[in-house]
Amino acid sequence: MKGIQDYYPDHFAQCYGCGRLNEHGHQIKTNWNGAETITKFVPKTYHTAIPGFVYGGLLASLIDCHGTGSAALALAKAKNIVLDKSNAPRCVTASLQVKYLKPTPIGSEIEIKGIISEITERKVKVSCELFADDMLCVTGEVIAVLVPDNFGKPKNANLQ
Ligand SMILES: CCCCCCCCCCCC(=O)SCCNC(=O)CCNC(=O)[C@H](O)C(C)(C)COP(=O)(O)OP(=O)(O)OC[C@H]1O[C@@H](n2cnc3c(N)ncnc32)[C@H](O)[C@@H]1OP(=O)(O)O
Repeated sequence: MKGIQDYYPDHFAQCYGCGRLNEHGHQIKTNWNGAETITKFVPKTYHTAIPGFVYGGLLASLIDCHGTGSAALALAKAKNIVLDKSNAPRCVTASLQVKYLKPTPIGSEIEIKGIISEITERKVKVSCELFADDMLCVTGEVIAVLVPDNFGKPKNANLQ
């Protein structure tokens, strides 16, 4: 299934967490699910923290990219952008806060919900809840900021 990440232009599609062009990355897909957003991911055994449980850094990474993806979806909706080809708003993480409530069991599908708690012209706050085996294991808050198309490109890129 496609997600907002499939509408990022190629030079924003290399992200380790969500870039569709990063063959080594997680390639998560973020979509609307009613008024909330959703993504799903199945950790591999090499994502282990201690046997039977998922490494927390991976969970933070999934929340990070689900947060920025949710922010892009919310900004597209607010600005009446019909997603088509490479026209998704591009957001980067300004802040990421994660709380590990319970160890996250490995071996089943993880589901992350996103709730848009604040949205302005450039900034979106997303509250995330991560479930495994229907158990709330991790919560997170992402502050994502809209960036221009040339974000991260060298200033003299056009001269080369
Ligand atoms: C890498 C390419 C990937 C591109 C690929 C995209 C795919 C997804 C990316 C995945 C997620 C990542 O890993 S992204 C990589 C990790 N993140 C980064 O490297 C970002 C580094 N930081 C920056 O470049 C900058 O600090 C920005 C763009 C985030 C913000 O700078 P700015 O553009 O000058 O904006 P600024 O005016 O300061 O802030 C805008 C609004 O956000 C608020 N704000 C800013 N920082 C914070 C903060 N830490 N905590 C709370 N709030 C904050 C401000 O108060 C303001 O709110 P108000 O006054 O308007 O209310």
